[in-house]
Amino acid sequence: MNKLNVVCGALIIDGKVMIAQRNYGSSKGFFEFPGGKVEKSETKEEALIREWKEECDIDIHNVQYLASSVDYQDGYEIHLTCFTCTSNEKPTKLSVHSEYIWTTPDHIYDYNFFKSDKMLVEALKGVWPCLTKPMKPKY
Ligand SMILES: Nc1nc2c([nH]c(=O)n2[C@H]2C[C@H](O)[C@@H](COP(=O)(O)OP(=O)(O)OP(=O)(O)O)O2)c(=O)[nH]1
Repeated sequence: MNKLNVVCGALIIDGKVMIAQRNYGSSKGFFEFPGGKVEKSETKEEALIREWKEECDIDIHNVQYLASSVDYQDGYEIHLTCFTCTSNEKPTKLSVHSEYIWTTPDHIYDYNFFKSDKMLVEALKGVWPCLTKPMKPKY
């Protein structure tokens, strides 16, 4: 079976994570973490930064590995790696998505989100308090 390396990014700003609804292809209407296929010449992090620029027209920063999963779709073995990231800007233009929503990990499956991402969403729930709560000084 053909293997595909795909990356996706959970962008976190102001205590919310962004999910986006696809506006094309066989998964049209599904919500996802934006991303796409890794090209031969690039690292996964480089691919993620490129995809966010192409699809959402923003520069992402603080790209940190979150979790990975394997799924089988349309005859492909999809190796999906998810990263958390931040940005100084929020997307305003839509190209391959019809909508962006800001939510929390507990509410991602209130939307028609990729079932294949369940483990990734669980991993995000696990680190969510560290990512969104300000650290208190010990003294
Ligand atoms: N971006 C993204 N893709 C996901 C997620 N979950 C999941 O199963 N996938 C699958 C759907 C697709 O089969 C594959 C991503 O392929 P894609 O078509 O978005 O890749 P791409 O942006 O490079 O697309 P293209 O240039 O070939 O049109 O990964 C997710 O959360 N985000």
